[in-house]
Amino acid sequence: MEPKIITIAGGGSTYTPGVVKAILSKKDTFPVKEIRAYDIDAGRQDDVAIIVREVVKANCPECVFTTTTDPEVAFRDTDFVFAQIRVGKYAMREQDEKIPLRHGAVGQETCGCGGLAYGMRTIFPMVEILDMVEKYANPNHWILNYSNPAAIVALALKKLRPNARIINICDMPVAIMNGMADILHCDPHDIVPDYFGLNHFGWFTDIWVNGESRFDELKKHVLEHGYLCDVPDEQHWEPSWVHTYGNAKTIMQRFGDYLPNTYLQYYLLSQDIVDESNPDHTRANEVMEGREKTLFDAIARYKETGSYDDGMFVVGAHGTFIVDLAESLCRENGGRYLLIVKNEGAVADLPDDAMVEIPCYVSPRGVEKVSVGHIPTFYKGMIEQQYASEKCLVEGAIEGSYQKVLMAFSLNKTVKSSTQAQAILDEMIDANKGYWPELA
Ligand SMILES: NC(=O)c1ccc[n+]([C@@H]2O[C@H](COP(=O)([O-])OP(=O)(O)OC[C@H]3O[C@@H](n4cnc5c(N)ncnc54)[C@H](O)[C@@H]3O)[C@@H](O)[C@H]2O)c1
Ligand SMILES: O=P(O)(O)OC[C@H]1O[C@H](O[C@H]2[C@H](O)[C@@H](O)[C@@H](O)O[C@@H]2CO)[C@H](O)[C@@H](O)[C@@H]1O
Ligand SMILES: [Mn+2]
Repeated sequence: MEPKIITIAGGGSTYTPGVVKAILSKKDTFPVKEIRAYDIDAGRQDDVAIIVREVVKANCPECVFTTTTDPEVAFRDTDFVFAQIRVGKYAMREQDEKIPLRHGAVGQETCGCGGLAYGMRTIFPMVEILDMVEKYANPNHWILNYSNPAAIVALALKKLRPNARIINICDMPVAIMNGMADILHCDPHDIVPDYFGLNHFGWFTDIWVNGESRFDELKKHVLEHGYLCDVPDEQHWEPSWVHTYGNAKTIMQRFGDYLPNTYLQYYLLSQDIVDESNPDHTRANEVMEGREKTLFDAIARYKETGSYDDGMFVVGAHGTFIVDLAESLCRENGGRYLLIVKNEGAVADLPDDAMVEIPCYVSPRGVEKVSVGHIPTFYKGMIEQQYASEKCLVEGAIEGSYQKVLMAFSLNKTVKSSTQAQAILDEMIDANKGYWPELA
């Protein structure tokens, strides 16, 4: 295979060292000659690059690594763009989480009003990136997008740039499947899922291992323990993740047909989530005090001592998944993945233009969807409500319509009434000055 050029958009992300390590650890089957980091915050990116350079030196010194804030330098002739931007960074994530909570609604990065607010910030910066990539990159490039809220970003980009060579992805199902492999004592690569939904809003309908359904065993485990299991998990040991993994048990006890994505807790257990949340200290604070601090403390230590500790970041499902997918786009029989794609009949009961998360086969020809067929009324109803909320938001952002955005907030299952929706929206508009399109 021709060695590739990969550009990481959001080079200053806390995930960049792990993603770079994941890229280079596949160098024998997926050779990469150059990695470029692109960010609008040069200071943050340059700091993270200190660690990235050590990762490159340790894993593939012949690979060229550069940082830039210039889109032409970043995207010129690139083969892959791995996008992981966080518009407004953790300061704005904190607002997304805390403002709804102050009004008694779920406060979360990608779900409920917080996710809608984050979507309003991210749509147009992502359009800019798509346009710059289209202008400069190898015409056969692929953009693999992690930037959240992936459901809203995917919907908006499909509407605004329908021909863009972008695949929107999420690592949550992969992380859940890694946990399933621990529960079943099998290799994660042998897990084959059946799944449908929107991003952060879906269900596993079967799990196959070497041609055999292991779904009943898994359902029994989740009914007793949620997704918790006694094999240590390097990524989900923090109390909030343990709680989230445990909540799958309650959801299964009530709706036992399918195994839920962990994010369904925000819609099906909304009031419990609100009651258990601390509006003064949310997940954004945990991440700033945890993943971000650990990385930036390591950077500060490196500046003082010149030595670096590989344990200060994680590769995990996040790094592995995006690189596996990129490699699959370059190989026949690349693999089967859960991806966020335009429905177009794959889930029979949902609109053609919904961006659904379903199994897909990936190869140099791109993405081929698996047909899911009909889905039961309860799941269809939930998805339709969430899709309507996200669609109103996208239309509101594009049209600059206050009313459409208010409809999006009011339709969301995490919100009790349009009075609550309006109070949250008005505070969000103030907090997001300079980030959101103007609404009238
Ligand atoms: N889809 C998934 O399953 C998944 C999983 C993990 C993380 N994520 C997403 O990845 C992103 C990064 O997360 P993080 O916690 O590392 O955030 P982070 O704040 O550490 O890094 C994000 C970087 O993006 C940069 N950025 C912001 N706007 C930009 C723009 N217009 N162009 C280029 N760079 C820009 C910021 O300056 C920052 O350096 C977030 O959107 C997060 O939600 C998604
Ligand atoms: O609260 P965070 O920032 O730690 O994580 C939010 C993301 O959670 C899911 O992804 C990963 C996460 O990136 C990783 O650090 C780890 O904790 O495992 C999670 C599940 O694999 C989610 O898919 C993302 O969309 C969120 O941004
Ligand atoms: Mn995700």
